[in-house]
Amino acid sequence: MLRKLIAPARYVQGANALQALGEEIKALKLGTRVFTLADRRVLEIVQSKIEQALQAAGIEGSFAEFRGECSKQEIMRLKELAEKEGADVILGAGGGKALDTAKAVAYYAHKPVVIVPTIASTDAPCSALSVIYTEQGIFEEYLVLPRNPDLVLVDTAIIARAPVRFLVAGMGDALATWFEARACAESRAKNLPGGDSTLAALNLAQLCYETLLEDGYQACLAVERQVVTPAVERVVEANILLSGLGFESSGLAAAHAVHNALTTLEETHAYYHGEKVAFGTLVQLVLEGRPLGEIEEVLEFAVSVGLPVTLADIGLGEVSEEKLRKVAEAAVRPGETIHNEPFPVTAEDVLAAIIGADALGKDFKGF
Ligand SMILES: NC(=O)c1ccc[n+]([C@@H]2O[C@H](COP(=O)([O-])OP(=O)(O)OC[C@H]3O[C@@H](n4cnc5c(N)ncnc54)[C@H](O)[C@@H]3O)[C@@H](O)[C@H]2O)c1
Ligand SMILES: [Zn+2]
Repeated sequence: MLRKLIAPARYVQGANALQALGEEIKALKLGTRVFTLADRRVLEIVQSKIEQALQAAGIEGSFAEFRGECSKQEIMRLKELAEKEGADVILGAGGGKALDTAKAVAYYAHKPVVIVPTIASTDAPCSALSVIYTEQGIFEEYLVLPRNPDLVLVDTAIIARAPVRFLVAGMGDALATWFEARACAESRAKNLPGGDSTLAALNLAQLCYETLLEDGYQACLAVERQVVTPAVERVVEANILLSGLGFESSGLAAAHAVHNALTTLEETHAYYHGEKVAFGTLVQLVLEGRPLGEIEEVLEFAVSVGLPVTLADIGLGEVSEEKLRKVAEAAVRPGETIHNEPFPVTAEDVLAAIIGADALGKDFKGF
């Protein structure tokens, strides 16, 4: 099989990086009329900063409010607005849903896309993928895009002022990356562009995990005080760049399949993507029969930053075995990434691993 690696064309990160937005767009010759989409809360944070940065580079800017769901209707509504404005660059600012919407709008409008994450809550910013939902918020499909974003620009001063729970959720999404990459490498499963992984992607995935262990706790303390330290810079890079390249160019496995299955239970909806992925990671390690020492390292990290390690931590303290069995069945649906594990996986195996992971989490927390 051919080895393949995909990545954004340019990645820029740092405190007040937004000031360099216009220059970076100019350097890449992306265009001169930028259409920004973001929800109301995010517009309040970034609109004037974007206006100033574009103006300084002689680029025109227009803005539209994103209504909160990455649905086909919302994508088409914003695409029409962008075309009416005569935009030649699409910019998305915010969390995973706004960024996925901007990528899809740019794809349908045949324009380049600039991604400005204002929280480091997922590894969505760098990928050539949009996760599409219905207007009601139910998962619909993965829209696989032909190219990664043209520019990902991450202002860590903005990210450090957002609630710390977003950064922690991003660490949950990033926690899975190395373990899923390792499973895919062992089974020679295809990565997202349909190739074998590379030394580069596998090592970035491993570095992602090591960075979380080294800097995660310190980064949380800093972001609770809304400051950017070197640990914050490294964790933001791990959550956004290392995890993004790692998952896309090495592949997903059980952790994300368990996450997807958990979303079928209403009780988990109040928890962020990365929080459910963190518990899915523990389930994957139990499913793979990993040594206790390795699992305890993950538990210790997760508990130190406040990531879920038990079913109760993701709203499922009182869940029946029947419901868990449904989750296990959903996790092994055909096409799910759990089949990238290097051994066949049944619903029975997943159910046992969920119960086993919950028991380890409870034991570790001392109840
Ligand atoms: N495309 C991919 O590769 C990929 C990868 C992982 C996850 N995802 C998708 O990402 C989505 C989840 O993203 P999410 O967890 O970021 O949630 P989200 O995008 O739904 O919500 C983010 C929330 O944070 C708020 N927010 C943003 N910036 C803020 C700031 N600076 N201060 C305060 N609040 C701020 C927004 O207003 C919004 O309410 C899911 O749809 C998931 O499918 C996609
Ligand atoms: Zn994820």
